[in-house]
Amino acid sequence: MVHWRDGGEPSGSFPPSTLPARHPARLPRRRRRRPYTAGRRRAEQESTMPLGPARFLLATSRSLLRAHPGPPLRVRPGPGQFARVAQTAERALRHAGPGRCVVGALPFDENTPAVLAVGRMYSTARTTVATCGAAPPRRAGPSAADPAYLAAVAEVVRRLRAGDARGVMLARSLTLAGRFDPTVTLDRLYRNNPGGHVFRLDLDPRAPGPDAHRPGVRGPRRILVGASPELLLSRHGDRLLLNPMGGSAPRHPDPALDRARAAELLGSAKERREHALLVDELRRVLSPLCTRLDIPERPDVVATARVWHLSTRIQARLRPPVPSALALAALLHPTPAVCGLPRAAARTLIDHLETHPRGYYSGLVGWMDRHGDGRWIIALRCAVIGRYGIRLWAGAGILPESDPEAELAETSAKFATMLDALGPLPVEHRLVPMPPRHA
Ligand SMILES: C=C(O[C@H]1C=CC=C(C(=O)O)[C@@H]1O)C(=O)O
Repeated sequence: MVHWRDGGEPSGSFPPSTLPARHPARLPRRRRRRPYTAGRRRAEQESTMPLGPARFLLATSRSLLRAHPGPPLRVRPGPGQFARVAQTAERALRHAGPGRCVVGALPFDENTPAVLAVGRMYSTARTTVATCGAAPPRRAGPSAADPAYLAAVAEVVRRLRAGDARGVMLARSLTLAGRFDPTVTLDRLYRNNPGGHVFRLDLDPRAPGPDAHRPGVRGPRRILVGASPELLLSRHGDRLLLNPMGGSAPRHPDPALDRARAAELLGSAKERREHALLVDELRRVLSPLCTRLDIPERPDVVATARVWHLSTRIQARLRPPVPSALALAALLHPTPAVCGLPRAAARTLIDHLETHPRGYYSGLVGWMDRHGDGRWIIALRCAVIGRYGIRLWAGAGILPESDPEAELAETSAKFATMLDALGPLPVEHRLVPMPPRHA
């Protein structure tokens, strides 16, 4: 079955004839000069930016969560970090007042420190969203050839055929030099991806911010922004929801060809196998923890603005004692969608063949409250905005039958989510693969 991702209701405007006689929209406009102050400029800017600046933000078409994180929670990086994060968060929340949550990001790799803090969270229901399901824009994705990525995929394929692992998610990265405004970027991400989980997290919690209206100059130094299609998990009491995605195809600007790509994806034995590896692994880990586990037999195909994905909605009832959202995330992360199978073998290949550290890309972004409820998104289609540039990541699940050129095209389509949000790139922006870290 083909689904468009849910977009909610488009915002409505009423024709003046339907308004009451004394409605402000009917009254003659009084001309009054107001001084153009910095406050007014900021208010105008914010009214055209649905999200606005915040140190932590997670938005979908239906809800917007912002938090003002307090001092960072320190957790020792290294093996076992994710389990320690869950314990530390649970302990911190035991003494926290109502409305407080732990918010932040877990990295892909346990040797990179998690960025977490207890903060007061503000939640708003949202109804204003663009319609969803239009054909993707015609702008091309990055055309930069990436011979290093092609060679790495070919090597993974060789290793998989030799039986070293069953599947590996291999990522590539791009850097762009220049100054980028995180608030504007986030706003575009939100407008372009009404079905996505749009997020922002300041990775340097002590830096001045947010934004200071001079992006990259006085604002925080490193800001993670993205629009991920993939929900790792959402826990509410003993109810659990997961939405794993694996198996993808770039969208096409021509509607007929675009639909054909979706159908082809759904019918592809290779993509279905990639998806099954992911879902079977989640079933294996979750089964002992659940009294009920509903996993549809077949995946759906869902659309983001740039990519088609195979997607499964998993619903479960957790067995008491119910683990907290972060304890569950620590068990499941990294899933085969971002690492591979078996996990340890895939990690070895990733460490060996990826030319750049992933940092928080393919990690988790989310929150947990003092009841252990929470929502953790996989940090995909994302970038880190720094003072003088931006770094983007995208990856693809590799199987023994993978074609390197097709995987490269898939990652280019995934990059386009972020590149579209950066707007037209001036010529001085260099689009370059990152320098090798093993050089
Ligand atoms: C690794 C990424 O996507 C994952 C999520 C959905 C589908 C994927 C795939 O088909 O390979 C990836 O596993 C990425 O966006 O960088």
